[in-house]
Amino acid sequence: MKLLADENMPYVQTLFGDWAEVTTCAGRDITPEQLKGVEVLLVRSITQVNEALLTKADSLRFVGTATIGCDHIDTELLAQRNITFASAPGCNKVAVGDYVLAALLTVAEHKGWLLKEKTIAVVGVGNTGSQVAERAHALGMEVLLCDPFKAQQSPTGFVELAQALTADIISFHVPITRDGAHPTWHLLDEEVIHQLHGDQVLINACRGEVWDNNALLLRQQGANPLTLVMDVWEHEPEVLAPLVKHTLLATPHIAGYSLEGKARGTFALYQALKTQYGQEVMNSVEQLLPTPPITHITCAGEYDQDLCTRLVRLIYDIKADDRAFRAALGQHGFFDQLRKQYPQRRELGSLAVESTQIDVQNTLHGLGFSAQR
Ligand SMILES: NC(=O)C1=CN([C@@H]2O[C@H](COP(=O)(O)OP(=O)(O)OC[C@H]3O[C@@H](n4cnc5c(N)ncnc54)[C@H](O)[C@@H]3O)[C@@H](O)[C@H]2O)C=CC1
Ligand SMILES: O=C(O)C(=O)[C@H](O)COP(=O)(O)O
Repeated sequence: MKLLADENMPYVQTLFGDWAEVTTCAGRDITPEQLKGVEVLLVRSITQVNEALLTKADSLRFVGTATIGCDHIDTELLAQRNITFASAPGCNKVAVGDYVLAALLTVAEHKGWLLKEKTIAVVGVGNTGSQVAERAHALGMEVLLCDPFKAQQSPTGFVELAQALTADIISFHVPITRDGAHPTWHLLDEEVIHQLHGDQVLINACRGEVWDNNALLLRQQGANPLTLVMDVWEHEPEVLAPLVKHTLLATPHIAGYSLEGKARGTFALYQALKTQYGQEVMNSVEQLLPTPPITHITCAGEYDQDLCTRLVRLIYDIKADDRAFRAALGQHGFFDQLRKQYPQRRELGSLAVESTQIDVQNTLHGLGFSAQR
């Protein structure tokens, strides 16, 4: 069986190599010719799987994306052609939670904020947004949840977008949609951007097109710029370069790039595909992962935001990602290059943190660290 996979998908050889003829290539460069005779196509978010790509894909039986977002896949077309489709919901939600936590702590350091005195609005309360909300609660923040679809099912506990937009920090975790009752394309449009006040912080770790980047640049060039954390950009891999110097943190769509998150993505497709072919599956992704560089730490003393910042940076230094982005900005192909060469990043849960004080221990677990190893 011929299997073609994105080269940035870890563990493909390990999981599929014994029963498929595996070829890998750059996800943005896959051509219709390459799909001739291919039965299984495994992609990440940068491959547009559409009519144009599938013109010569006569043998294709299975398409999988090792990502949460599916906006790059024409799922109707796959259904029409009887091609099984699988994605990896939630695979990198913990990594996105880690990313936003690291961003919050860096924003707080920059602004001299105590996060427990601040309000955060989470827009989109699914897999990734819930991770962010949990961590924000653990930090002692007031958390506003905005999700009109979830609010329909359970009307209490959610706020309207207008109220969410009053929070000190607003973090976006929605899929990109252009239709329906609550489309997210340019959810943050020129009008909304101009209503915000200069002390507010915006975080985008979902899809670039949720924010109107040109309108945002205009706002940032004015008198009261916002504090911006941008992992995703309109028209990736292009970036509106002048906007970068108006961001506090800028990264190349790597919020979900923990080793665990990527491995879970490939593993979800392995399970779906093996099940389709009636084969036995390994049931845990853990056995694929190497031992993390630091596995255990004991904390003395009280909990404070500074302790939290130091512990998070031990595992994930978001400022290093930001520095690499700014250093490479403008070089040809820099965005994809940074993603391809992304260093191995572990999740906070790979570190067991112990404290003799139960409240410290509980807070750190709420932030995503493990208890015992
Ligand atoms: N930067 C990165 O590396 C990553 C980005 N993503 C992106 O983040 C998106 C969200 O991921 P998940 O949380 O796992 O998806 P999910 O499907 O679990 O949750 C999305 C939530 O957004 C809500 N929603 C939809 N439209 C909304 C609107 N107009 N206003 C408020 N809420 C709305 C939905 O009801 C749902 O609860 C993905 O679709 C993907 O595009 C996901 C993983 C990593
Ligand atoms: O899971 C998603 O959705 C994402 O946005 C991915 O984490 C992005 O990774 P790539 O698919 O672009 O490598």
